[in-house]
Amino acid sequence: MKDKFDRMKELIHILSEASKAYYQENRELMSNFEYDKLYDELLELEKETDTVLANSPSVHVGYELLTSLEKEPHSSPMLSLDKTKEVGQLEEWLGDQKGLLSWKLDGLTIVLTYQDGVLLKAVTRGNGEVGEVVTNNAKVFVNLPKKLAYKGTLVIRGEAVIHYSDFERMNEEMEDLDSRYKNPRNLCSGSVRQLNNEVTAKRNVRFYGFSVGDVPDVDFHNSVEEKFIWARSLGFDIVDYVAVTKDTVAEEVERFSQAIETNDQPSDGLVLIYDDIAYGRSLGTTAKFPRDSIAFKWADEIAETTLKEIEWSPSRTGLINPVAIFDPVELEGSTVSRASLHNISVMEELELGVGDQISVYKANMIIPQLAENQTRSGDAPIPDTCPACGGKTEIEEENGIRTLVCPNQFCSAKKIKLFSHFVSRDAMNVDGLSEASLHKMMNKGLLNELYDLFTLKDHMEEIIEMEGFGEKSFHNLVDAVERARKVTLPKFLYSLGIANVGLSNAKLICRYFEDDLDAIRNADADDFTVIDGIGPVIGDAVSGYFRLENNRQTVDGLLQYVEIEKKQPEKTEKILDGKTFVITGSLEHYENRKQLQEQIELLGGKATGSVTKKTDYLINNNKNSTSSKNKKAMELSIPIITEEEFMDMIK
Ligand SMILES: NC(=O)c1ccc[n+]([C@@H]2O[C@H](COP(=O)([O-])OP(=O)(O)OC[C@H]3O[C@@H](n4cnc5c(N)ncnc54)[C@H](O)[C@@H]3O)[C@@H](O)[C@H]2O)c1
Ligand SMILES: [Zn+2]
Repeated sequence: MKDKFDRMKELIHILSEASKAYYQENRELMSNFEYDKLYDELLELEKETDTVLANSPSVHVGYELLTSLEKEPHSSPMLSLDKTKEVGQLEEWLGDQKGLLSWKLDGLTIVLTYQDGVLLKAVTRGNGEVGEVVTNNAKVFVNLPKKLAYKGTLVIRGEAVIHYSDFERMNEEMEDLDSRYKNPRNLCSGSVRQLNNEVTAKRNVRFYGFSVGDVPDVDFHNSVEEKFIWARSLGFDIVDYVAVTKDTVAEEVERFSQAIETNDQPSDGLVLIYDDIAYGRSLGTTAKFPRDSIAFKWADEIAETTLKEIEWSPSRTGLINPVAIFDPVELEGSTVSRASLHNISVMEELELGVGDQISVYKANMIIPQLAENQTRSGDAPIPDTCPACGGKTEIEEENGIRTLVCPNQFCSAKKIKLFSHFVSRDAMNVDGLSEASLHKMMNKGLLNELYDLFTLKDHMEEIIEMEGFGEKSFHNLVDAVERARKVTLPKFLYSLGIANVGLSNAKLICRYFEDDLDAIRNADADDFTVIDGIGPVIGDAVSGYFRLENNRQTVDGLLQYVEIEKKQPEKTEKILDGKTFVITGSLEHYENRKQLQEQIELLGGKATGSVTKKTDYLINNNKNSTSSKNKKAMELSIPIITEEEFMDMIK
């Protein structure tokens, strides 16, 4: 018994340290997989000993409240959810009840209270009993109704999330690399749980309701679904759900699993709730869980394998990240042989060594990750020279996280990455130049300066000799380069690869300077900071870039070949008049759905949220996805088009 208690205490300590880092500091000391495993071990011990020790996470939810935000107790506790990984259990749990199956969104849980049709307050889940007041921040969530037709008191619980597409864009533009967020949940939490709502406003936070409180003057006929429909009619976005019975739940779970890849909303499983409100309530709650709903977690398919090596992967920014390379294994239907280890700290935490027996899984069925290291030999060396340029590496430490960097300004990895950034789609957009081809061309001395790209056409002999290149691909490449010579100024500025200057920032800068490149080149750092959305770090980066003679020469060299397109007067011909579009899945050319929607509206069309008979086109880059929208479109014979097809349509 004593040993068991010791272990329980130890587990409680480890788990609460992990929770503190996870919820308070947006850091992960361990993978969710490891966390859940230790948690299950604790539950098992609590069962065996019939004892629950103080501070056990099995009876507490959430996090301690350490922020300086105002606190407020919840009128009824905000609970966690019981979990299963087996569809069979969902069927059993449903019995003869009707259920609603939805995404389990992975963001920050919030309770909103509306009164007299306006938002009165917004409070986070916090530790379940007491939450943080974030009303001002919630007011700038992008999709919350500003005024409700319903004037009574309405309490609605839901999840605040940041979509993947927004997350990726914002992370890319994050001023310094260390402040980048690991996932949309971290970014969302950081964006909402802080004092300045100007920050929140820039982060495109969305709210999806999943629980609508009772209101005295509306009869919902005892149905959760009716509440959802009513809340939607008031202007709220409700989490995507589908009605199920025990006979259909398995196929719907399968359908959700197929849709994960194209779902822009971050999720970490599904939630099933009884539609029958009175029945659900009659079941009551445990200390930690309500009994009217249950979470479904994707059973992580785990595979055992052997670590073959740790590859150190340099980047344009100088960071050199460790990647685990292992004997190939099958996971969730594809072969996996590598997983990012993110930084030195993660690698050290796992005590990795070549030849170790490791287990790997796909986090939320998407991203390969190391779950465990059984051997823990811990002898994987950290290279003291850069794998690309051979220069000496340095270890940097910030917030307890150690990263490896190559400080060499002329590192060849930086050069390859610089070229590959230069030719990438949002920059000069030259098709057909992989990093491998760039590497070969660099080795042949064909590419030294960015503008050498435009002289490749004079090197036909050398290029068609290269492995993987023939005459045809050479001509394709020359055509692609030729096409790329016409470019807008923001894309050109972005293509230079100036630290922290993403495409959106480049656009802001160009708009402010009215597309005058000379003015941008000669501006001081301070001249940039007056631009809304541009901070001193970017100001320094841009002015610093143009101060260097080397860079000035590069730009002059480029301008011999590149023709900066003057902005076309906006095309306002209403060529999409009367056409209705639905947009789904992640976007590649438009920064987010809103931008694509604006384009559609500018041309006289309309973008709506769901596919109906009135829809003319569904825009989805993944035509073969089995998402509900795709299925619906197919049923109604509505054409599904990609972004590129859409762009052709409006050319
Ligand atoms: N890696 C780490 O160090 C670490 C540390 C702590 C916790 N964790 C992770 O967090 C998990 C526990 O987290 P938790 O208790 O915050 O949440 P949970 O996983 O138990 O989820 C329950 C919550 O999901 C939310 N939710 C989202 N969509 C919903 C929907 N459609 N319907 C109803 N509710 C919905 C609700 O707020 C609910 O409270 C652990 O299993 C672990 O994976 C990891
Ligand atoms: Zn280097």
